[in-house]
Amino acid sequence: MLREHQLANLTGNKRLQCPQFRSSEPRIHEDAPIKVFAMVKHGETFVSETDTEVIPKLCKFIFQGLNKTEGGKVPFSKLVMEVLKKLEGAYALLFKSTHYPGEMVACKRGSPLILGIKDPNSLGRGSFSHIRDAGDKKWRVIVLEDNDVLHLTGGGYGIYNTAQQDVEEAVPRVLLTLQMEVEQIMKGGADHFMQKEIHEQPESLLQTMRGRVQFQRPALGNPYFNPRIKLGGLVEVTETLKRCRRVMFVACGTSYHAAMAARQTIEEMCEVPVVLELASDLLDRRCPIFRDDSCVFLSQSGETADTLRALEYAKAKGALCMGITNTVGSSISRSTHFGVHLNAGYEIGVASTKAYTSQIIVVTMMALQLSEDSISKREKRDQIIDELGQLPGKVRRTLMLDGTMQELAKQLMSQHSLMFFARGYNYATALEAALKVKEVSLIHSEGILAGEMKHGVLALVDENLPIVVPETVEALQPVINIVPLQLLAYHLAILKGLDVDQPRNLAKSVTVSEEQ
Ligand SMILES: O=P(O)(O)OC[C@H]1O[C@](O)(CO)[C@@H](O)[C@@H]1O
Repeated sequence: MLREHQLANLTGNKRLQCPQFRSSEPRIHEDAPIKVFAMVKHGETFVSETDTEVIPKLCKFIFQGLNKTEGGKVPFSKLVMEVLKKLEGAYALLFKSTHYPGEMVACKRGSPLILGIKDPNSLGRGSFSHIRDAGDKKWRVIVLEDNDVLHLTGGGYGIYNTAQQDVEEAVPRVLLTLQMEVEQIMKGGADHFMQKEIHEQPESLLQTMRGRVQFQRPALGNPYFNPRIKLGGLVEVTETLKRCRRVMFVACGTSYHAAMAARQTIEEMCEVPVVLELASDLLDRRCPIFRDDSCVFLSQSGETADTLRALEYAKAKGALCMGITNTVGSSISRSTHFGVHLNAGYEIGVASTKAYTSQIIVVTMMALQLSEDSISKREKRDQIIDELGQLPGKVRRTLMLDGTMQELAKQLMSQHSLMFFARGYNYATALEAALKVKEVSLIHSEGILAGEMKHGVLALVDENLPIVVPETVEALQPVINIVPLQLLAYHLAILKGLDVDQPRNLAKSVTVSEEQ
């Protein structure tokens, strides 16, 4: 498995091109209202309010027109290419038609689309001869690039790209092997993915650190310098990162909280200014970014639309862009200049749990690696690294609070509102706990910076308001403190009979964003 990435090189192909500030939904070009009008005039009726419905209608319209001018049935892929000329915005689309039995066409721009191949030897048409096999396992995928049009027919496939000069010439795409085992995507003994993933954290944290942390302190007087932390993806950019004007973390939701939880460690260990940006807000403000900024894009999925768009924005401003994702081959890992994978294993529950704790650990390791040659930070660095070795065991012991949190959930389940107070490193814990409760148990909850309590929030506090206060200590406390609160959110949802793995109105990968 690829641990660190310079994913622009991973595929050997050009980087994903993401035009800035495009809309998230497919839109029809300026001249389209005439076409829509024409379609309505020709008897088409629209039954939904989504602009996506225009696409099949447009397809039919163009199909009839082309067949007339070409005097026969136009190939399915050519038809789709004509439709795509009329679309703008981000999309991933699959086309099926009774006019083309046994065929399917897929295309994408901006949104992710992956072709899964069960047995590559059973296929082989068009571009297949160009595909390089990346391994000898059975789970294989091709990550489609922007403007790709995939045509599946007769048990084979061809990939074309509408941005190419010759759109009829197949384009080469790399066949990647996914390190995915069937048991990894099953629930195992757990009732829900969220439950499984919370309980997996001792192991996922270990996987995140595996091969990257030297847990033993080097012997005193050891003349050889052995770094105790090594994130391969950072090695070549360490000096640039140390000299940057500021480190800017960009993320959404839980990933944003992970950056917040580890921010103080970067500030303390590296003495570099750190700013946190919610991706959507950064874009709304057209936040100033400079060439000597280092921007770190955190995303479990690596596909969150706002984070991706913020990445393209930062790249256009000339900043050095790093990705931290849990998904090898994701859009963010392929589009960043360098990065680190979480290696936390597949996270399927929509509410992120194990990816959160692994994200905190990766950013903490980044701080430790960047401060490697600082003598004044050595003692503190060694203490944190020693503590990293203890962490999986401590999280395992914390998970034994499961029953206690279930009891607490019974007491809290009929509340209308919960507040989580914390400060310092654990402010992120309070925000993340409140987000988990909101996401899965649909109870209003807020994370409050304890230092701000007297400046307004206290007005809401009376003897009936439940308040949860996690213990505060040092750099790795957020990893331990969030665990019982994840359990609390889980049990609240279960007691209320809610779907924890697919909460209302949420998706695991938010690949669309609000219109600007
Ligand atoms: O870390 P990612 O994949 O960018 O996702 C960001 C947020 O989107 C969600 O997946 C859904 O809102 C949250 O669980 C997560 O906090």
